[in-house]
Amino acid sequence: MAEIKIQAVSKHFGEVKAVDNFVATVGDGEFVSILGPSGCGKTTMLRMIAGFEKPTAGEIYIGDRLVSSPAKGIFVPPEKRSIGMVFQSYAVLPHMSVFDNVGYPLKIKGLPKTEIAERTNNALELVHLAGLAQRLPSQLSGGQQQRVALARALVAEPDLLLLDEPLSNLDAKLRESMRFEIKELQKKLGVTVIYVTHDQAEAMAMSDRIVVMSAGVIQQIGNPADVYETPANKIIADFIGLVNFLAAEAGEGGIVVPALGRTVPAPAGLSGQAVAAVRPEQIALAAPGEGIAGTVVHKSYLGDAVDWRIEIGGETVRVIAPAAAFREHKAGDKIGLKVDKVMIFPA
Ligand SMILES: Nc1ncnc2c1ncn2[C@@H]1O[C@H](COP(=O)(O)OP(=O)(O)OP(=O)(O)O)[C@@H](O)[C@H]1O
Repeated sequence: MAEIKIQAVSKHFGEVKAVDNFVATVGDGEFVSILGPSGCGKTTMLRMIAGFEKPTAGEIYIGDRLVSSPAKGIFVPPEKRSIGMVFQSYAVLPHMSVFDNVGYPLKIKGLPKTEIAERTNNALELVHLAGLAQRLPSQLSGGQQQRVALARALVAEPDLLLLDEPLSNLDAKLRESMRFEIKELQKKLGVTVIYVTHDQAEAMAMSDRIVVMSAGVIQQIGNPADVYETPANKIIADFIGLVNFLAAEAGEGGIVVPALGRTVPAPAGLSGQAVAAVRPEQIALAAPGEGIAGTVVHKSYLGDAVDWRIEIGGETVRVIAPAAAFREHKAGDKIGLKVDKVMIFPA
């Protein structure tokens, strides 16, 4: 197990600043996700931790060991970093059995056959594949192949497990159950995990903390509730979860949000144009005449809930409410809205 320290790491490809001044510490046994949209630099950061990419600047420590430092001329190659890795593509060797795939890292290390067999069997037990040891990868489902990759990453008992979108080739149901399995496995083994994803639900469900990136730069580091409930800026509020943005302006005693008919205290340090943000679940439906006056624009039945678009003061907001609420209401009908928490950001 190991603590990972990433100190002011940058990676520039010519003009492209793929990662810029990344600073983070991942605690021993912690599960940290790097979350951000496509092209934000998360894979590049992971590849630098793994040793597949050399930083342009900065230092990376795995435990007490400095593994990358261009300034000091230090670079430890991937195979000497005690890391297990799983990628989006299963990357299992097609001509080898499940057993041989999983035992491969130990064979390369030249361990005795009996030890390889014991540790491989243990790793297969861990990922619930003990019964399929003699199959070829082509005889496995996608989820099972990804479990083979996971067992192979864990078999050498690495200090650190790096996962890059490992679930994105799986269907939605399997993805959800694998999230849970990976998390359970991590808790059981106590291994430090850095997990790259663009899927905010995945990051929220699994992580102790999330590093949110955009355009090569860290936007916020916090636990899932922090980044969801108190996003540091508009980019994060928009990227994590659903949000309604509403026009706002500085006025008497705070920030005026005309559509809500409400003035909200201005956050410290805000100067210039502002925008208000409200999560759909922070809005409740009410009878016409109660709360803010709205008109139904559209509603989509989702089974367990209804996704509403409601016009208030010239702006349309999205509201997700229990399916039973205002069941008979349709487009054009008047409705009331009660808005709970309002966030304010620089525009
Ligand atoms: N070898 C390279 N040469 C030049 N530019 C690169 C190279 N690798 C990555 N980039 C650029 O660096 C930026 C970050 O890429 P990276 O793959 O880290 O993003 P990402 O967040 O992982 O995206 P995705 O989720 O799509 O994989 C992108 O603009 C990409 O085009």
